[in-house]
Amino acid sequence: MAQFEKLSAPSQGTAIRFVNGQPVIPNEPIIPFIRGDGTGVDIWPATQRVLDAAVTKAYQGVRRIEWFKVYAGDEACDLYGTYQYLPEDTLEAIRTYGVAIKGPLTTPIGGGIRSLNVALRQIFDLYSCVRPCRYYKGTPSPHKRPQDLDVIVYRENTEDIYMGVEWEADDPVGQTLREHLNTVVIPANGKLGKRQIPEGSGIGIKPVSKHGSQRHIRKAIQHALRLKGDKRHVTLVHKGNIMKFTEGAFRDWGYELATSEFRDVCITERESWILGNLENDPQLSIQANARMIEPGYDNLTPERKASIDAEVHGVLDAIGTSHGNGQWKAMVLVDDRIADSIFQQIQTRPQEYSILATLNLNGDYISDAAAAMVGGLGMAPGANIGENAAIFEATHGTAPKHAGLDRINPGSVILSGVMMLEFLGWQEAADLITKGLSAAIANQQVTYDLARLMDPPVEPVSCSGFSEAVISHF
Ligand SMILES: NC(=O)C1=CN([C@@H]2O[C@H](COP(=O)(O)OP(=O)(O)OC[C@H]3O[C@@H](n4cnc5c(N)ncnc54)[C@H](OP(=O)(O)O)[C@@H]3O)[C@@H](O)[C@H]2O)C=CC1
Ligand SMILES: O=C(O)CCC(=O)C(=O)O
Ligand SMILES: [Mg+2]
Repeated sequence: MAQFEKLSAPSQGTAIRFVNGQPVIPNEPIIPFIRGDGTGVDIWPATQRVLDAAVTKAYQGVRRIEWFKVYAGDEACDLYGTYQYLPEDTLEAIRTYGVAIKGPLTTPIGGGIRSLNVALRQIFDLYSCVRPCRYYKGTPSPHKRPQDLDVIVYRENTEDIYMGVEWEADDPVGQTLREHLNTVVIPANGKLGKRQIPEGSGIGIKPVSKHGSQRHIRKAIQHALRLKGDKRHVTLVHKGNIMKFTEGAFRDWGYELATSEFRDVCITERESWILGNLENDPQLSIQANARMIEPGYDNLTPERKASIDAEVHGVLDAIGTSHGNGQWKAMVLVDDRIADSIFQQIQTRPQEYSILATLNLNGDYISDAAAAMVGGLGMAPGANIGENAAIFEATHGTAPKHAGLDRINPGSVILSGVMMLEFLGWQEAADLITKGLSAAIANQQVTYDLARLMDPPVEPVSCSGFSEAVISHF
């Protein structure tokens, strides 16, 4: 039986294989691409032109991408029939070729199909969504010092409320579930008092697993280990004060991982305070150190004081020799911040942050917010990475009002292509594009979104014009 129902794979090129989570890259990899809905019609051709030009210039024909057009969203329904938004051919192509790139896909609000973007992440278990937000000189920004922001949002990509386990308010199964919760589960808890889920409530489930959290945070720490200086820093972002057993557990599992599997190369924020205090004053007593790391120490109960003292003692015992005397300063710092607070912290103290490891929903919000600080959604690339596949895509959506007008900024998908080239190890081609894109922006050859923010505003270039400008600066 033929492998594909309606597609023909390129006759040349080879599949990328994954061995122990690492891609093995041939010189002519076959890479499936999804054009995308809405502005995908503008962005994708502009991106493909830039990627091909960079690879040709960098490798003079020795390396080449064999593109394989596959279908999802509206385009798929046109070819495969009504409601065939994500055909098996597309899944089979990504399964076979391992690395893919895509434009945005539409998701209706409320009813209708569930997100195809999220479905792809779940089907291929692409558990980490990596979204770097950095500043390109000359980009207009609402922020006074956008150059201070250089963060990578590491968003857990398969769990949380994005699993889609939810029921409409009038769904009979949802109503039965609500009744069961109200009459059996909530009363059995003991701590929930007379709380009841109101009639007419929709219900959504937020699963967050230890395995899912730790495999994702592991990737974030491994990434931090590849960075230098202050950027060796992972912040666990959570709303654990409110959602204790999901968001709070994410934080706890993150610290557990950092202080077990990565013990030799990680230091937590509290540990760094304890060791730093002692380095500043080698005569410091355990209790004086405890007082310095715990605000309000003197007002604590004796039991609580004893537990903070024990924490200081434990840290000095366990890692005083291996991490003390300033050795911890070269290690990956792991701290945590409550999600609402991190939204203001990345604006007020952006230089203090590097990798933000988040759950799915928080990462979705933070990646758009951080992108806004460095020029907006036109400058926001991303990658969805798992053990056996990777799909590269921008942070933004289909921006339907701009579709087909050749005006939207293709920067985010172009930069997602840069991430893909880096993933392939094709750094020379990636660097050419970064150089070309930086020069185009510095030269004020920008699309409408950036042009209107410049002071004074400049005449915008088109979407295709921007890609030509990028190539002209290689
Ligand atoms: N991964 C994916 O495929 C994603 C898909 N979506 C889907 O996309 C659809 C539209 O979502 P919506 O909420 O409008 O969000 P979008 O991200 O599509 O667009 C919102 C606004 O952001 C700006 N913007 C987006 N992309 C760019 C770009 N490339 N260059 C410059 N500006 C840009 C535009 O602002 P302005 O008009 O002010 O210039 C645009 O109107 C929905 O169906 C949603 O579910 C959403 C996010 C991700
Ligand atoms: O899939 C969608 O429609 C939205 C997804 C999204 O906002 C994101 O991945 O950032
Ligand atoms: Mg989003």
